[in-house]
Amino acid sequence: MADINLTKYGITGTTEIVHNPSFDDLFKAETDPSLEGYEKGQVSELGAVNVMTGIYTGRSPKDKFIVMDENSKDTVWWTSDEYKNDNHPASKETWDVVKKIAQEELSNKKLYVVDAFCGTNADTRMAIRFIMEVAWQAHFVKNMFIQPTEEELKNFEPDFVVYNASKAKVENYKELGLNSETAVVFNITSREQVIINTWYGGEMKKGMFSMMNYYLPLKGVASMHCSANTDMNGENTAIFFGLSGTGKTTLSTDPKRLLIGDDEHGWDDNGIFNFEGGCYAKVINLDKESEPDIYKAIKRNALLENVTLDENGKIDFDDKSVTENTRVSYPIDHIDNIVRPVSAAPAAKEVIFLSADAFGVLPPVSILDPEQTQYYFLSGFTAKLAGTERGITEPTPTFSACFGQAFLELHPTKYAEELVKRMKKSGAKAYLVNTGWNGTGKRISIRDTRGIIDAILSGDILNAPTKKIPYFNFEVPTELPGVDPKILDPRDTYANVSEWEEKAKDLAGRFIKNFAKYEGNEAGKALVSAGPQK
Ligand SMILES: Nc1ncnc2c1ncn2[C@@H]1O[C@H](COP(=O)(O)OP(=O)(O)O)[C@@H](O)[C@H]1O
Ligand SMILES: C=C(OP(=O)(O)O)C(=O)O
Ligand SMILES: [Mn+2]
Repeated sequence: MADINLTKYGITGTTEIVHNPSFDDLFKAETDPSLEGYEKGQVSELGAVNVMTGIYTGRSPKDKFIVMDENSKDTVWWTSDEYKNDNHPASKETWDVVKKIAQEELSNKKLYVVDAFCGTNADTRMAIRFIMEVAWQAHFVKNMFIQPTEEELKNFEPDFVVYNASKAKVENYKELGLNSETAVVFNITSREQVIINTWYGGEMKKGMFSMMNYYLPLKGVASMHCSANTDMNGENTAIFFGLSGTGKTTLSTDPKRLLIGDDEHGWDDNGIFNFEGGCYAKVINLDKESEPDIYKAIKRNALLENVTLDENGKIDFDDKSVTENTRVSYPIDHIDNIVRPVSAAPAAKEVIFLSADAFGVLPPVSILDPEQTQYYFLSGFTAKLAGTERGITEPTPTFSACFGQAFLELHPTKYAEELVKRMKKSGAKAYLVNTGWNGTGKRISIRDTRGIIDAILSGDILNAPTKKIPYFNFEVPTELPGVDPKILDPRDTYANVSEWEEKAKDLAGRFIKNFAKYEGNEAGKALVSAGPQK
């Protein structure tokens, strides 16, 4: 491998560079008995190493900043009083300071450098160089991003650089206009990200997703927070949008289908393509029977995060004492049924919006018309589940535009436009699937949800008898093969229909209130009638 010189990144005195290490090198490095603190990994009974990430066991959206400069000023969807989001502006001066903190942290050390791609296709992918001092962080990005071939590594020219200085802190954050000692800062112009004082692996993967969400729609390519799979012939592609914990990974990992990817995809003229080379599954309460493929993927080279192990490496997947956001990352080829050689397939025919409704109002599946599709995509109603974001400790209802507001760098309507354009062209149909709660007070079972997904993908749902649900005007099937018919109308899951009515009216009101922010133009106003009516 060509030698690299890190002085051009302002990193000096480097004692050793471990450049693009193998999985075996990483295994040795992260289990080195001399390691201390959060650098230290422990081998589990399944062969995968587990690491702990310290205080930050989820993303920290309040600490996310983007440099506001000539280039980003008028393109980025900045947070505002009218519409708060996670794109907080940082000045160029602040950028210089945080970058210097990272450079100093990373100087005079042994470092890991991993070169990888984000995006399957040569015309839209980003070549990223990750620089870090912690071995397991190198392992994480090797799992999650697309590994270049030997040939591609020889000529690798990064177009984005990530400085992970998780051990550093921003002491003078107040005077810099930052939120805390922790900072995740992007510079869209110089194409760099700096990470300070958080060890959560997800900041690196979701950070690069945010950047794809900036660059791709500007090139006319849809950039989507969704999982994707296709049938065994690679013809009938489906995408599953959803905020964290709503089931993208669980439901796209389907032994009857080929997995394209579990979280981040683009949609261009050739179809659906993955941004990533691996998956990042939640493992809280992981059950071998309902999620067999994910369970099987947890083996050597997979990396567990914040999972409880005893001294012999025995895993307790039910333990939430560290966080509910326990995770495993693994290279996509840990799943048997995947699209090969690259994670791509033709345009989607089914578009599924996964919403984990904590109120228990939404039907487990609704067939959406084109206007409802746009309305519910922009609304992005779901619950934030415990753990993925700092400060969220129980399911919290939220409207997360495009089912991924935390990662949108442009205005939500831009993503809706791109999606609608692509769906029209492929003739795709959309469905809203509630993977959350109903009147029983329990979460809808994975078994029932899988039955619903099967009926969508086989087309059976379009032949099922249907009825309309009041307030929302949702068309829902009254029977589907393999699904408990008593759950299909959410009203039947309540002891008393009036309980549902009351909650439904309340939720309809929340939708109406939330949508007001899109009513500033004709296109937005025209969608209001597709939404709930009180
Ligand atoms: N009906 C359901 N559908 C999907 N997942 C469910 C359901 N009920 C419970 N779960 C659990 O919810 C979590 C979904 O997480 P995951 O698939 O990783 O979501 P995402 O990929 O969207 O972040 C898993 O822990 C899964 O076991
Ligand atoms: C990794 C994350 O989400 P997801 O569960 O959607 O993969 C995240 O939001 O940090
Ligand atoms: Mn996921």
